[in-house]
Amino acid sequence: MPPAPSAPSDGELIRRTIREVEPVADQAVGHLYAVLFTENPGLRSLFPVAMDLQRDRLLRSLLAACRLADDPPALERMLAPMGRGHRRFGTLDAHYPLLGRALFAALARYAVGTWTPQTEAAWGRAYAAVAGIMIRAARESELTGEPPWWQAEVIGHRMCSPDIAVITLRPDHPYPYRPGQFATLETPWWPRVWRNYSIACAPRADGTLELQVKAVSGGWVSRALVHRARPGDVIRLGAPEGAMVVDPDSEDNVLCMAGGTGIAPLKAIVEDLVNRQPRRRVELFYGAQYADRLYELEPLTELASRCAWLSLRPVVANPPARGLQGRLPDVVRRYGPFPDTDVVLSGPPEMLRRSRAMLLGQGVPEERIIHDPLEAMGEAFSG
Ligand SMILES: NC(=O)C1=CN([C@@H]2O[C@H](COP(=O)(O)OP(=O)(O)OC[C@H]3O[C@@H](n4cnc5c(N)ncnc54)[C@H](O)[C@@H]3O)[C@@H](O)[C@H]2O)C=CC1
Repeated sequence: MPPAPSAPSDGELIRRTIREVEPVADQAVGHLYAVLFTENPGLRSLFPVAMDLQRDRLLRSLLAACRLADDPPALERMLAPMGRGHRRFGTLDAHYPLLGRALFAALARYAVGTWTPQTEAAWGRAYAAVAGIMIRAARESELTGEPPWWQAEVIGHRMCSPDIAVITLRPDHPYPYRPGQFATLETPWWPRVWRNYSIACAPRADGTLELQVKAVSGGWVSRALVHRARPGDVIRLGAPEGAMVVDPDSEDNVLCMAGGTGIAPLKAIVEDLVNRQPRRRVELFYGAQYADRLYELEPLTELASRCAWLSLRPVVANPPARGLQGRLPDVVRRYGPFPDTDVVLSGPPEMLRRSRAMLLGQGVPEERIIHDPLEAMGEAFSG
């Protein structure tokens, strides 16, 4: 007798629901919020006035988390920082069951083809794991005395191109980040609208932070930061997030690929390495569409002239080029292969995707390539 087919795992059941709900995600998330706010009107004030982007993000994060139901360590890595970061929203433990009920109502309505009692039970276990990790991480952060958010005063604002500003902030408490991480940020002009910005400097003795912000069209927060923020303004920061950090004790080579304002976290990483005097070679490819957009070229060139272990290669996509010409992944490919090398990627999502594919094709092991999650990109990093 052929063996009885084994029951699908929780992860498989959940992925089936996700496949069904993804094409109608807009309606599903609309229903989720309708249920949430109808049953709990008091929760509406925790969300931005304009919900367009928020709607998309919440469902995307929930689906991404539940998709990892079969991989508890990955779930923990993804959610613990989010749980800690959610303290800035005023999220309480009691909110999780309310959101869970609204999520299940939306899935039951928009995933009718796969929403069986077994599937619902699998989602129940996954959601309990998600909520459990986030609640625990928030409690642990609270126990360490970490504030739920930081107030940070703008103490410097400098335009370095018509649409890019370098902004210096002074947080009211020490801000405990690692080079390569990003800050979540809310401006006074768009309450409860949070965006991610990579921190563009290694930790400084005076505790100040640097951000590099490009005003993108339709980007409420980025446009306010570039064209409206002035010294004296106060913004809020959530806990630092992101796992794009290099092992400070490794002696392996590092390849850094930065596209446009993606130079920000790589500048922080390189500055930190300068402070540590590494016994490793660092190659930094710094790309932009046009030569005059390489706004960090001068200070980085000066740094490279002082550090024999650092080589800097500017790459410009359109002529006239200063240095190498072409798109970053195409140019860097010519320098491969990259044995025993850790790779850090930062820039537009399409650059990250293509660079990843190029590096994997060159035999760089997947676990050596780090970048911020693509889901955290786009609007979240530039809007
Ligand atoms: N942690 C991170 O990964 C960070 C990411 N960013 C993101 O970086 C981007 C920066 O935007 P801009 O300054 O306007 O950069 P950009 O669009 O001018 O591109 C800069 C570089 O990326 C390469 N590139 C662009 N599109 C490409 C494609 N389709 N294929 C291959 N290479 C491509 C270009 O050759 C150029 O070297 C934003 O999307 C922002 O969200 C910004 C800061 C941090």
